[in-house]
Amino acid sequence: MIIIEGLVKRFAGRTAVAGLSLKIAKGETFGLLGPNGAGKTTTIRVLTMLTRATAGRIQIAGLTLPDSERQIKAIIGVVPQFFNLDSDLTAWENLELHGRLHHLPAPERRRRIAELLSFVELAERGGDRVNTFSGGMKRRLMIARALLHRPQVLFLDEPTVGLDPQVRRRLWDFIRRLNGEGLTVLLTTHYIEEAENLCSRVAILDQGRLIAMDSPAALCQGLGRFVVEWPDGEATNFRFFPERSAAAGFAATLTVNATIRLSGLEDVFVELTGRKVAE
Ligand SMILES: Nc1ncnc2c1ncn2[C@@H]1O[C@H](COP(=O)(O)OP(=O)(O)OP(=O)(O)O)[C@@H](O)[C@H]1O
Repeated sequence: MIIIEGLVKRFAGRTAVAGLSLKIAKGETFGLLGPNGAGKTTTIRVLTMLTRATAGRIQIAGLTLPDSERQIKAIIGVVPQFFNLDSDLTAWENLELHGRLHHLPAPERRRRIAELLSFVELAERGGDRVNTFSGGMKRRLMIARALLHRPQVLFLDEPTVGLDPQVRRRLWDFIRRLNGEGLTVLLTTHYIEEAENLCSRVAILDQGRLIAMDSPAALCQGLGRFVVEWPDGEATNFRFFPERSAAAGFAATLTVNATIRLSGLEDVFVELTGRKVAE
């Protein structure tokens, strides 16, 4: 559904994306994961035509950028990182505006708005101004807006940034439901838990480069599913093991208290870069 080959994006001497290649299949929920400045937002901005690539080839649903910009715009939905709703308008009016921009005929527009407000559990708030909404409600409305014209691909840039954990989980449920209906989803996140919960595959980016790509489980498996952690002065030492019994055997040989836990994407990132995905 999405093919990226050799994508490069430079800003006045700074390389934000340094030759990224990846393929995303129809129906996948794919995550771009990495710390601040890794190039995630820039990649999404190029794919959603908010900025032009310096080099590289991009195809979405068989259409090529930049030749088929208009056709691609018609089949993608975009939820940007920052709120860009019209706060003085009601939820319904915001969706109405978007429906008109996409030339949805009035009866279908109305039907679709009602359907989507109900999908994101805002049916009762359709007539309220957006400036009375919480962060989570605004984000849900932005998702509804992105879906109005029935896109084939949904781009979500940091969909839950700044939201509290409970609201985040609720949004994850929505995203999972969409994916269950066959939508292809590309999201960026620097929340490891988000990637582990939602994504069939992730690409880990660091300084504009792809440093690993696979399913979260396979990436963790590659390291060893179990981690033994033990204190070492100021620092924490750790070692990976494929089996719990081997991890327990090793922990028993240590003279200090050790913990055994499952490995996660954070461990993959630390192993590959020597750094953490800072929050
Ligand atoms: N418009 C711009 N002009 C100049 N430099 C930019 C611009 N946009 C991004 N960059 C730079 O490109 C690099 C990648 O930024 P990008 O926003 O894509 O990272 P990110 O992984 O999405 O991080 P974040 O989670 O902080 O948005 C950074 O070094 C950033 O400073």
